[in-house]
Amino acid sequence: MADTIAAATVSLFLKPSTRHSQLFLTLTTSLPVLRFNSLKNPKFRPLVVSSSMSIDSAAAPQETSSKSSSFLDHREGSRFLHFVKYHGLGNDFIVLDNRDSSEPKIRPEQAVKLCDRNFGIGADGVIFALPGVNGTNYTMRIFNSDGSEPEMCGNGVRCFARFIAELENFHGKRQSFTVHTGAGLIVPEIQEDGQVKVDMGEPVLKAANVPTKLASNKNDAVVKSELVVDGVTWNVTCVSMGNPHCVTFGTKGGEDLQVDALNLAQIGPKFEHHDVFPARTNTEFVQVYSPSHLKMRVWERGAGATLACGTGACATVVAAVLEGRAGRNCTVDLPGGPLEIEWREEDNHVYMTGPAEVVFYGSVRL
Ligand SMILES: N[C@@H](CCC[C@H](N)C(=O)O)C(=O)O
Repeated sequence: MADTIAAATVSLFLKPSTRHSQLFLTLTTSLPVLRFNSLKNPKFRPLVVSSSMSIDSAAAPQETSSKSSSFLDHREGSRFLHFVKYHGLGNDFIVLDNRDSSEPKIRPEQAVKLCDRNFGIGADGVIFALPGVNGTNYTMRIFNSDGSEPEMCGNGVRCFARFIAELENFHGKRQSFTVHTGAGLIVPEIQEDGQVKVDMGEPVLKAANVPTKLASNKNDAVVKSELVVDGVTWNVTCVSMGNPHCVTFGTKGGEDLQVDALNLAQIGPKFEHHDVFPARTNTEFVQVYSPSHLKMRVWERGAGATLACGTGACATVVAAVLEGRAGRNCTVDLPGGPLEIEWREEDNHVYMTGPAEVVFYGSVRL
């Protein structure tokens, strides 16, 4: 497989809700204007009704010389990677059907290129739906947009669940299955309204397992501890939801955080790469509206500022409970929209409920 992304010839962009409408897609630069029709069964085989031009030669595979072969034939060649782009509250992913192999179809450096918002498809990460292990139905793996591999992704697992439901024809049915992840067993359940409720398992609070080098101060946990970042002392609580999170409600002795005023791009990387986080960290900056309503902005490890972070929202509620700022059931507002989070006392599991939507179906030549 060549290392470069030769052509991001995204083919057809239909949400299920617009399945029966006609769409017109204009691709800029040298790519043609294509007219597409409805897609009854949008399983990665887009239907091209008419194409006013042929695809430019640089983007087309070798076998395009035959006049009778169509754009679609080229797309179905083995060198094309079919994907579905999903988002969970604007946290967006290229999702790949990898059920035929336990090795990801693409390498981390290819994921970096596909995630590029100017030269690729554009996404916060690439998600692979692989065969299950240890009795689970499926395995989910993910590469961040920088090519690193996190253990877990909350918005991603909701997208994963909708993707599996589409692949396996679960449409309209309430459906739950088991997913093996780097964070252990995760159980998403598709609700009748299309939202996905996920049993995210137990939060990990033991400092060494988050991991953080900050000293524990409440049992084994790091709660409202001081952390100096760029000369400013912040109060932080460290939580792992399989992946590491540093949650802050503000600086020591400072006013309550006004999260909209933060320069995330400036401060975020300083938390992410701080010495006390040997595996780097995701960081959540949180404002408390009420004990059941929080507002959060996130700087993600390996992806930067994103519109939402599911594991981050879970970690935020756990931290808010540990710091005595909120109850166990909260709405967490993120830039991309709200998530409902419950840290259930009975089983110590965190439950996350939120949407996951198809953005478009496409193919790309690797
Ligand atoms: N956006 C995700 C988290 C993705 C992984 C994260 N960047 C990490 O490296 O841990 C979510 O919704 O949880």
